Amino acid sequence: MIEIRQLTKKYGTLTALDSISFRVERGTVFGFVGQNGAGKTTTLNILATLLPPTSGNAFVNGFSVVHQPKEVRKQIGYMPDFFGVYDQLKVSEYLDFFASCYDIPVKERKKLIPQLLELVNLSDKENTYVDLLSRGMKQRLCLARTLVHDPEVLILDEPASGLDPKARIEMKEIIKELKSMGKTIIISSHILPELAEMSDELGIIEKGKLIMKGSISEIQKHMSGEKVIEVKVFGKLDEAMRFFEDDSFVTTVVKNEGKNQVTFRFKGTDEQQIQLLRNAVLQGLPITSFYEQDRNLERVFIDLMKEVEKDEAVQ
Ligand SMILES: Nc1ncnc2c1ncn2[C@@H]1O[C@H](COP(=O)(O)OP(=O)(O)OP(=O)(O)O)[C@@H](O)[C@H]1O
Repeated sequence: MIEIRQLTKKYGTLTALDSISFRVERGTVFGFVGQNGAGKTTTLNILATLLPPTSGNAFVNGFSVVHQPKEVRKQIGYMPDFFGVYDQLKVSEYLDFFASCYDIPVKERKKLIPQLLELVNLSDKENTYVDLLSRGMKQRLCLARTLVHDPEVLILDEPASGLDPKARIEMKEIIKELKSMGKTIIISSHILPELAEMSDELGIIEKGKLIMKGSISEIQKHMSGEKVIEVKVFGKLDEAMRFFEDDSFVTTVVKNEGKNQVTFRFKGTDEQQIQLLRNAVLQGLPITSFYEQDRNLERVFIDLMKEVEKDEAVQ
């Protein structure tokens, strides 16, 4: 479990983190989203005990990063947003080196390393020099390195950055597997939809402030007071259009003749939505489908940033 309490970090006159607080419950994947320079790496570095906070505190499984950094380090696996240079080391030697840093006995390492390589799909690369791996492979190796001491909490800083779509999918699959192993994971990215797919909960940081936290659907709901609903009808398109236009919770009705579809915005509750569909059917409209569009998450994120900017302009 991770708990961040009123964490503030100043670099000279710049406030990189401004009293942020949040919790990540045991066994959950927490996506930490923000634009470049928002304060993600600063937060994760403090959690990883690599950087002292200016004020506030953070706890990993109850241990304070300020007062018990050694204990914290035993609990965490940290994957930084850059991969160091390791000339002249083969993949298995690289993992062996890190395992030795954690005092894992040689005999155990011999069992552990093939297991880790299998987990990150690098079994066939054990004798390859690290520098010859592709970027995606290096990222996966770096992830394997964070797991050598079997930490319960993983801190992953942009693990999918710079990867092509296939390598991103591979990374996502590994993270899913780590979650199924019961790990608590905090993972950062500046790409909201990508994180949304793997996270149970999201925290959005902007200019050092946590501006929102919640499940993906909570964030979407907060952002849009209205839903977009698409209805397909088997003929009677104009009648359908008039019917929906007459509903007081419906706005902006658009018809698409080619698709036999009517699309509109709906401001009502779930119950009112059920009633609307019931009435449409009772009216005799030949409805073949009635569904709520998924709100594009990238759009949600951009709208959220605009809201923050508007608030700042008012202040
Ligand atoms: N060592 C440092 N000295 C001075 N300023 C710093 C330092 N490290 C970070 N900053 C500043 O603090 C702010 C937050 O940076 P941080 O690296 O935490 O953001 P980030 O969200 O991780 O961004 P990115 O996605 O680009 O990695 C930025 O304005 C950055 O320029």
